[in-house]
Amino acid sequence: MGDGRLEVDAISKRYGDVVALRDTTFDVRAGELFGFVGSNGAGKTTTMRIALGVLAADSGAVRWDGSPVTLETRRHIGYMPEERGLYPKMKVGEQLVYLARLHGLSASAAQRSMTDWTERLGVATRRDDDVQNLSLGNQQRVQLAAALVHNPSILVLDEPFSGLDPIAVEVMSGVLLDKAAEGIPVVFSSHQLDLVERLCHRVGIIRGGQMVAVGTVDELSAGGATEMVVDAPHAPEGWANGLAGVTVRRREGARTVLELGQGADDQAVLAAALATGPVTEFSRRRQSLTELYRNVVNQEAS
Ligand SMILES: Nc1ncnc2c1ncn2[C@@H]1O[C@H](COP(=O)(O)OP(=O)(O)OP(=O)(O)O)[C@@H](O)[C@H]1O
Repeated sequence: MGDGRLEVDAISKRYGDVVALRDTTFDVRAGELFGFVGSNGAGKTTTMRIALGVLAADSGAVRWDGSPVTLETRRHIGYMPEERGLYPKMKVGEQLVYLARLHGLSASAAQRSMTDWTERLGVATRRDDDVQNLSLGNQQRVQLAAALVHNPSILVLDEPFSGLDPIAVEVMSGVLLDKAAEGIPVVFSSHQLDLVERLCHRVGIIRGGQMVAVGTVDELSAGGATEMVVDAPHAPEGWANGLAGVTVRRREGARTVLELGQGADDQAVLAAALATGPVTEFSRRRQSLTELYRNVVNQEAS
């Protein structure tokens, strides 16, 4: 209670015969950047809409700071919808000031916040342009400004990185990390798993409307297979064959990537590598989020 967390507690949602969400549960802690990943149609947008309160769940609850999300709480949420929601024929600056005022900022505070965010997000020179005349990437920067302009206490962003150029990705990443560092919960969905892995404190993987994994990438990869990378430049093909519990996964140039199963002895692997000559690298490799994700999706297929 009173810890600033956003809690999604066992929410379920059907659209007619389609079960979009089944008992989906996770929380986003204050000060945390949480990445929400899953296949197309897995239920990310539905979850975010319910968290925001624009869509009602059939069952379950969404709480912020220990209390149910209400109309009043919604004023404190910065939301970036997937379908985007700007008025195409309104000027960027006017629109942001209008949105900030809608969320309760005074005229001068709204003006100041609009000025700050358009500068920070690199669209200050476009303040007097109609939104429809901006490139898609710049429209997205303005959309982020719209989510931030009222100093939200929670950020919920649906695919904020899609279609952004590399510089805009860096700007967006910096802003999200800063907002989390200020102590608010920040959740965003994305299909860019390397970016999610790099940025997020924790991730949630949703599959078929159910949250199937939640945690840090380290935690999620803990139960998986251990991979070892060995760089032994003079080692002949097949040098690791026959080592107990060891499977050769692939060669990457002079490196060999091994999977160590139950009972495998990493020191025996090192000794075998040294027997071929010098060893310039011998390291464990954690599973990446992309590999974890692939495993989860493959489980679905099988
Ligand atoms: N308004 C709607 N009416 C009927 N079915 C819907 C509606 N909105 C979503 N669905 C269905 O609910 C499921 C979850 O959709 P949702 O948009 O939440 O997925 P998503 O994870 O955001 O997908 P994507 O990565 O493609 O954006 C899908 O099967 C989708 O077809």
